[in-house]
Amino acid sequence: MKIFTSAQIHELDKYTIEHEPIDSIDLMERAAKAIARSIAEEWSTATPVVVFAGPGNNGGDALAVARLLAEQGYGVSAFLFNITGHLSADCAANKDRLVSVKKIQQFIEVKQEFDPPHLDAGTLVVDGLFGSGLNKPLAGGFASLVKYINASPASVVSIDVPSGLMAEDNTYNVRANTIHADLTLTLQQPKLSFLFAENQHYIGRLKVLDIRISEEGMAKTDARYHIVDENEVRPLLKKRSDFAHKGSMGNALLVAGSYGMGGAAVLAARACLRAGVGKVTVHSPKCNSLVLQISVPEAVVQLDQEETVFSEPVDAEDYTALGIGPGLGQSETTAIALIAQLRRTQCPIVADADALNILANHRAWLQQLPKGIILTPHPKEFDRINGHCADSYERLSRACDMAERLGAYIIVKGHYSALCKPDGHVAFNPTGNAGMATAGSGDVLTGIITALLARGYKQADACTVGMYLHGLAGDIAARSLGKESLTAGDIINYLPQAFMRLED
Ligand SMILES: NC(=O)C1=CN([C@@H]2O[C@H](COP(=O)(O)OP(=O)(O)OC[C@H]3O[C@@H](n4cnc5c(N)ncnc54)[C@H](OP(=O)(O)O)[C@@H]3O)[C@@H](O)[C@H]2O)[C@@H](O)CC1
Ligand SMILES: Nc1ncnc2c1ncn2[C@@H]1O[C@H](COP(=O)(O)OP(=O)(O)O)[C@@H](O)[C@H]1O
Ligand SMILES: [K+]
Repeated sequence: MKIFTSAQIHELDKYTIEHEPIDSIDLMERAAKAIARSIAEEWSTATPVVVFAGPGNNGGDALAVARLLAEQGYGVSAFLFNITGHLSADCAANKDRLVSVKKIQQFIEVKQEFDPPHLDAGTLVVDGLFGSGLNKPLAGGFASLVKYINASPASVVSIDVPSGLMAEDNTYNVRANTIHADLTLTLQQPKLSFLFAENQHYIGRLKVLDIRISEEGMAKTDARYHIVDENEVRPLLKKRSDFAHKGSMGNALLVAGSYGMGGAAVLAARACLRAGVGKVTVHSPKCNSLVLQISVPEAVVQLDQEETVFSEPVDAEDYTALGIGPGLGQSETTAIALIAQLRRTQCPIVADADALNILANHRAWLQQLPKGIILTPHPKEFDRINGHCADSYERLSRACDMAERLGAYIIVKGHYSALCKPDGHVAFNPTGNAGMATAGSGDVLTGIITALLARGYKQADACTVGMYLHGLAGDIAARSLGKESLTAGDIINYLPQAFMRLED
């Protein structure tokens, strides 16, 4: 699913109005009907409803919803904030329509002074102050109103966007002046800012309402951001030929583990095998010899000359992919071996965990990374490499810049892991769950992506399929085991079911 920016949404509105064709007031009515329907599904007509409408089209939606709910028998009070004396045309039209409805309990157009209504726990607030047209942080009376609503025990439904939250960039926003919704009814598509962890408590539950924006318009519009779906992943999966043999299914090299972190190498190697690779070799310090041979008997174990750390680059000529970093440690010996390994390796590479921490400590080395390298930082690892980011939007922008500059594929991991490609596009992964917030989950992802690279998937496809499978395995695991007890090893154990679901 493409994620359009507010500016693009505005253009798509116009496209729909022109090409469907439909009057803009009727498109607004369509949105309002979908919103009123969703509200009626959850709140009975006995619920007192207080609607707050702003001066733009978000306010127009809200006034139309107020009318529709009043017509259905709800007790509705509506407040329209017209401070500047200017309403959008469709907001003004909906004001006129609302006023003509006899069933509305109270309608107040606020021009200056505002005496806020009492909001108790049984009240439903409909927040239609601002949506995708918000262009600066809320201040003054609007900020006070938002704080008043947030401090009340009322339930809050936000139309399109919780008022005060920008649809994309909130880096310089005043977060205290943002509505905390219990439910956000967003139109057509989630907004970019909804995918960021720090905005979850403003959005509450999210429902996306289809308002039938022109399919043709959306198909024609290039979106920088999109959310991956199963239909995109299925065709990317490589078929296994009947004549396959282990030599034709990829030869992966994992450089992983150090003293006390042999488990990371084990997890990456097991995940790599479960992701369908022909052969796996794990290069690890001598101390991990037994643990690897016992835990992953299918893998070839190649021991470093050192007892406790990775110290010598491996001749990677025969391998079809390299995964490097899980549990590697950050000793200076390892750092030097790592950069040597990255420089001399010709096959596709995924670098994770301590490989990234080492790069963060030697930022000049970033320029020497081979083009096409895949980096899989979690947010903290990314900030170590890049410098502190104020929020997820800034981090995403910086990751996109870095991907472009280095010609790298950067996966910033999280609930919606974001794959930033060198061409500036970003793919968000929708699978996965909070049960995966457990040590070793990232090592599993590294193993999976290494396997896919080794099998010949292009970098972008290996990342997309890898992220999707990893999260899907976690989701299937959580269904059987619950989220609390899920471990990284469980994600590996459920990879077969994830594959089978995609191959169905
Ligand atoms: N395809 C769709 O998705 C459809 C979307 N629809 C709906 O349209 C909504 C977008 O409507 P919109 O463009 O009119 O913007 P909206 O959010 O109402 O705000 C604009 C107004 O706010 C003002 N303003 C801005 N910031 C401010 C501030 N900090 N403090 C004070 N004022 C501020 C700004 O004034 P300005 O600064 O420009 O003078 C302007 O007056 C969208 O969210 C959805 O609900 C549906 O109706 C149909 C299909
Ligand atoms: N709440 C969540 N929802 C979805 N995926 C998650 C969640 N928490 C963690 N994950 C996934 O688990 C992995 C964790 O990776 P990472 O932070 O590197 O863990 P570790 O370093 O312990 O291996 C990432 O792929 C991430 O996307
Ligand atoms: K809103």
